[in-house]
Amino acid sequence: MLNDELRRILRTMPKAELHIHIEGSLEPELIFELAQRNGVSLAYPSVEALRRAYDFSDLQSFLDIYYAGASVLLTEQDFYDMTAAYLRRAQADNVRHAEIFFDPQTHTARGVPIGTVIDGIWRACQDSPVNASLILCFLRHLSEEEAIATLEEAIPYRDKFIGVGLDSSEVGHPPEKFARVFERARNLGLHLVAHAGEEGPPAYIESALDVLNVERIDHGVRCLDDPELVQRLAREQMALTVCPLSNVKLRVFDVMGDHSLRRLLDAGLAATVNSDDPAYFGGYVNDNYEAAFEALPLDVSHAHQLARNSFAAAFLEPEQKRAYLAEVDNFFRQVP
Ligand SMILES: Nc1ncnc2[nH]cnc12
Ligand SMILES: [Zn+2]
Repeated sequence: MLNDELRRILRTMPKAELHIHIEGSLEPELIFELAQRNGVSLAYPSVEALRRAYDFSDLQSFLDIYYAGASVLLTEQDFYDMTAAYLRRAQADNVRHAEIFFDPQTHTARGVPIGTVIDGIWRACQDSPVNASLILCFLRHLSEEEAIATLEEAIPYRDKFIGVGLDSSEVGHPPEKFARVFERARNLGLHLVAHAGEEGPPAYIESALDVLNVERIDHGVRCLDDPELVQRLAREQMALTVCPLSNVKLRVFDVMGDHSLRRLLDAGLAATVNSDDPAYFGGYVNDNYEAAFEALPLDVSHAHQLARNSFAAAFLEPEQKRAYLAEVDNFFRQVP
């Protein structure tokens, strides 16, 4: 339950964001600006009309409009501007470290070279005071062969991203479909994550762990349907990158009061709070914390735990991680 003091704590505590699709940070105003800059026509007459279309019934209804929005991105400067805008918002929310997903196949399919995508996003990260790393995601509605080709195309830019992920339409595209490309990424020394258990069943979480060897589960909220899996996730301290506003907007939960975040924490799971696609789901990471704490029985001890979890689950060097965790603990020592 959120009072003014807890709201201030949530806003100002240092935090990491580990589940943000950079294309999902593209605000309608920037979509229109880039469409005009690039001579791309849009299916909506105005910013307001586009925003009104952000009324989703499930993941697929969102993805259709999200891919349409990304169609305005053509030049390296476009990718730079989008990323710089996200990082400014993240900084305002006291995000100290961000691990940013990008979907190269959404752009290469339109003839945009993968180097244009990676260089634009990466350059904006270099120019930001927020510490930021990139995770290349494969679109799971496409084939594994296409994912492999994308990874090979990205190899010249290997030093500009730290890992690979798996996103897009989940049901019907189980992790097993991508076993070989994840094995290849592992051999390249890349970190591995995957969306699992957002709309898909707990079995997808298990196969993301056992077949893909992922180090974090993106979403994972449906794990609660399987008590044995919950015990395993707790035992292994497998991080879940939970996105509360996304889950309500995409009707994984009817209302925020039904969200499982408190139950995940009570079960000892390493849950974190993230924004997913902030331009589409009604808010950036602090809005996610505030909405969850408003609707659920969460207090300052949960805020401390979630801030710790965000850095503990990050792909940081041990020394850097210890420094961020010390910063979090120091922040909470000063809380009355
Ligand atoms: N929440 C989400 N689930 C799957 N794919 C996505 N791509 C962008 N946001 C996503
Ligand atoms: Zn996501």
